[in-house]
Amino acid sequence: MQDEVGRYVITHKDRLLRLGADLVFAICEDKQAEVVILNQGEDTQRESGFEEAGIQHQNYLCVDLSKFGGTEKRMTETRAIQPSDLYQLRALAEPQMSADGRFTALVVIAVDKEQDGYIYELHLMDIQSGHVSIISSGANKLRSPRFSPDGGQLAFIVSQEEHGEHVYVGETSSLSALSNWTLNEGTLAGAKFKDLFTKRKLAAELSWFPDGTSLLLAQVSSTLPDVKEYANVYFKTDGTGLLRQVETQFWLVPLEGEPRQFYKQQSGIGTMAVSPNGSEIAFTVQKFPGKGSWEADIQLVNVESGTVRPLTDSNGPIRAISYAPTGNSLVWLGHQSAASYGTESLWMTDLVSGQSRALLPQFDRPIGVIQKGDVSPVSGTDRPVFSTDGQSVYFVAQDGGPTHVYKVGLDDGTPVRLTGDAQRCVSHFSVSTAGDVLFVSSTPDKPEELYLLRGGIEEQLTGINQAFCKQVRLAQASRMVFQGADNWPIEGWLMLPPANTSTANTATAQDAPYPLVLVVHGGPHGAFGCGFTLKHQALCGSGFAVLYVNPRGSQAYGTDFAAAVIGDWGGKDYIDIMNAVDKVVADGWADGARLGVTGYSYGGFMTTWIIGHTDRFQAAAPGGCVSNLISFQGTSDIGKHWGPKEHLANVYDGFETLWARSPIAYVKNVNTPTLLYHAEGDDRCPIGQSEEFYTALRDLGTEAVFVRYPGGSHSYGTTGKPSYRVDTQERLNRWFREKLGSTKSTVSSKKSP
Ligand SMILES: CC(=O)N[C@@H](C)C(=O)N[C@@H](C)C(=O)O
Repeated sequence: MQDEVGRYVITHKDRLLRLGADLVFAICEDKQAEVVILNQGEDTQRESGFEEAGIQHQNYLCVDLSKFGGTEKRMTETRAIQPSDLYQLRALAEPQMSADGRFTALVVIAVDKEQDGYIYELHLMDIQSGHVSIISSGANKLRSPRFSPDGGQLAFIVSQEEHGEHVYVGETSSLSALSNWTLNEGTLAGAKFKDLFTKRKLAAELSWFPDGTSLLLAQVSSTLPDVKEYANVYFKTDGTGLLRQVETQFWLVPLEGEPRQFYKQQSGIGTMAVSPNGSEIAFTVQKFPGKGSWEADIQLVNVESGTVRPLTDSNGPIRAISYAPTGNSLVWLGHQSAASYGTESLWMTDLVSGQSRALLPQFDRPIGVIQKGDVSPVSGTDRPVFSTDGQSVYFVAQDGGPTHVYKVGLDDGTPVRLTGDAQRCVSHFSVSTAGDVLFVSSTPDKPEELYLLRGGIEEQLTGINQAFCKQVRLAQASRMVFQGADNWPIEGWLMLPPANTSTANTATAQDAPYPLVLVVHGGPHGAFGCGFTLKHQALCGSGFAVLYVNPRGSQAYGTDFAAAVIGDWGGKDYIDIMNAVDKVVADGWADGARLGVTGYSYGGFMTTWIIGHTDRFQAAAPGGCVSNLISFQGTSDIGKHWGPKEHLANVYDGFETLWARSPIAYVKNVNTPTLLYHAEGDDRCPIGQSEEFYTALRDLGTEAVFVRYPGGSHSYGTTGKPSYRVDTQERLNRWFREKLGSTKSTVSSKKSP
């Protein structure tokens, strides 16, 4: 065993016992290889479990230990990572722990290349033994696995396109004893589940009532006539399209007996939660539906009578609500700022007075998952969780690059970071009643895995992406802090192509200076962080150094830093970014004659802005760009309420200001070959933004290519068809290779990045 195997799948534990299980387990532990036992019990037909696991589940390397010595060896040679590795990577989501801390449930998402979609698996792991049952798998989207309060049952939602959405419930112990992996499309393990409740469409999540005998579900119905009439300024949302008539019905669904609808309303909801005594539920609603603003409020509805009580009078967004164990208050994520750069924080609302207070008034960092890398097609899990004694709250926050789990006492306001000090991104978390923290985390050079923090000790529970990582060379990110405009300290990261050797994941200094691709994030109030980002890795895999920076405007550095780009898009943010380029060129890592730039959304704005203001880049690739702030205002779903706040100008009052800040105003200056890409269904930065820029470039005789992806939304790059995601990155790699080349150039002196 020379670190060549990431996971052993043992078909029959009893056979292994005969062969010296302790020795094998000790070796596996020493080599950090994971052990999965398929059949815990009797020595049945060897072939059954092995074949199902080995042949059908390509994620795991299966070793038949009964042959002892017949281990398959994985090749030790590594290869460059490439865009199509999206098909190999797995995303992990919604980890949940049973109340007794014995089991974890986890959604594992893989790409289905043939169907050009995603496969969702529900994994149930016995933490002590490491036994994993894959209890559901298929092309149907699976979400919201939730253990009953006593841990005895596991419920979840499966979305089966034409058959609507199903809620299944099964007994945890019998599910965990499953040894057969049922991986046929859409199958559930045996007849172990009850198909409890079905509706065409359900809200995002389910909740258990505290006595464990019933579930809370929200049914969502919507209608969209052929001919639409709107009398509000707000009429579409990116991702869901044109505004519809929506009705929400709340259902109490008992495990035995008839479901009961106890409340309905003529609008959608955000998140919901059941009170600790089960008598009431809290949910969030948009405050001004039709205005397109983000203010939300909390309402409470009595489960018995269906009477509703408004709780808050909020000035900002509210989401991810959680009841205190006493039932006297709720915590939630959101903010109370009218600004377009409002950063979500942690709030608590008293259920009697309706008064809200910030729990972290001094911790000026975004609470929640704002950046999680680019592999997973689903959002992070960041609902705050009360400790069992009700005295503190667990949450995730991004502070600079890293995102960690923290805990704060209700009255001390000082967060304590729980998940170490690594440059990592926690993308999903949950907390057990005993205070164990279960979380999904990735780093720039390690994709998502599941971890458990128990008694202050952190343990990696899965190795789902481990075998993949051993095949490829992964680039490491070197953090740098440099001077931006006004001498502000700005944070960024440089990744260098890993050396072409079978063992090292390190870059070789003698190959510098490298052709460089600068990547600009969206927002502008987004942020780069420490999550695994295939885009960056794939560019490095193609031989480029990759530079990514959090210029002013980014979140995670405080409100003033985020606010500093207001009314100044293309101003000091541009200087911050260009200073980073100057630094890596001056330090000898990047070849100043072979520079490329790409970015998405506001990153696309910055890309088109940069090439209108300098000829230093030999190639550009703006994606989903904003190129004209004037047309953006009336055509983007957020153009009317968000645009004027960002630019301090309106089309009817500040036309010149908007024009002066629009990349299209400088298109005559552009000499850089430009590849534009855009999803046709983008309602955030409509495709007209690329069309305008492309048409002007072609008109002016500048080299330009325009790639259009059918349908989709602004987030097609993470949630869209996998083939479009891979195609985008392959085109970017080809474009930059063609324009920047990938051969070595003359060496200059180097400082450490
Ligand atoms: C607020 C917003 O959606 N702004 C867009 C212009 C943008 O840049 N979006 C970012 C978050 C993205 O990456 O999609």
